Amino acid sequence: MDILKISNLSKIISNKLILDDISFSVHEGEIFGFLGPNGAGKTTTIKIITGLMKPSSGEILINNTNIEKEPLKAISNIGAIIENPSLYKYLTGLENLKLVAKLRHVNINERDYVIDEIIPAEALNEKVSKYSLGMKERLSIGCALIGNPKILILDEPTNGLDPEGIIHLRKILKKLVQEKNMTIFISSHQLNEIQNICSRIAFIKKGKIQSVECMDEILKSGMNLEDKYMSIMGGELL
Ligand SMILES: Nc1ncnc2c1ncn2[C@@H]1O[C@H](COP(=O)(O)OP(=O)(O)OP(=O)(O)O)[C@@H](O)[C@H]1O
Repeated sequence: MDILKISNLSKIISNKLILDDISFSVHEGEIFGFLGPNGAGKTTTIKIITGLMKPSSGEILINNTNIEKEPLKAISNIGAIIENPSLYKYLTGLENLKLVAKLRHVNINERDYVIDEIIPAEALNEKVSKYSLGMKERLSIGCALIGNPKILILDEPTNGLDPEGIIHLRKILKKLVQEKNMTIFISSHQLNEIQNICSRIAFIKKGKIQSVECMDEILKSGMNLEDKYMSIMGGELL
């Protein structure tokens, strides 16, 4: 089933065509990569999918709900972290989670975050100002998951993370997919990260989708993601 369906999406900002007739679908329960160089249009696409920006034309269906016709219903399926995680530094991790839960009118069970290894128990009661970048990312994921969204959208989640942070993030994301049938949409310009975690990948360049590929098929053809990227993007570096 397509949990996210983007059809003929275009966006013009200040007379400039930023997204040019984009179409692709994300299947339920997959980790989908969105790969492209700086300025390709990844964040703009994500802002439109999450309702932060309106499209100039095109249609977006989230869990079969049209985002323009029923925005609240459509967006309730999404948990997202866009650009930098926005957290209250002088509150604890748990206080941040509780605040988001209150805003979304849901109850949370703080143990769930510990059990799912998203946030260690000892960090829950520590102030966010003391958190490492990796721990802030984990808390942001915890906040994004409040209300049990069907899709988790992450914009460049590994930016600035150390290797330990990257490994832990990868483990959490795989667990969410395997155990909770979550769908994850992850934008990145880090080939390794995408190759290690994603089952399908859309390649975007200058606001246009160049291709959507299965990671298995790429590997079966004897290529790695870097080879495929160079062949699709015409050697444009990330
Ligand atoms: N509000 C805006 N006004 C003018 N131009 C914009 C605006 N937002 C984005 N752009 C332009 O749209 C293009 C796509 O930007 P976008 O941030 O979506 O790319 P990206 O693929 O996410 O890049 P990065 O990896 O650097 O974040 C860029 O050329 C950017 O300068």
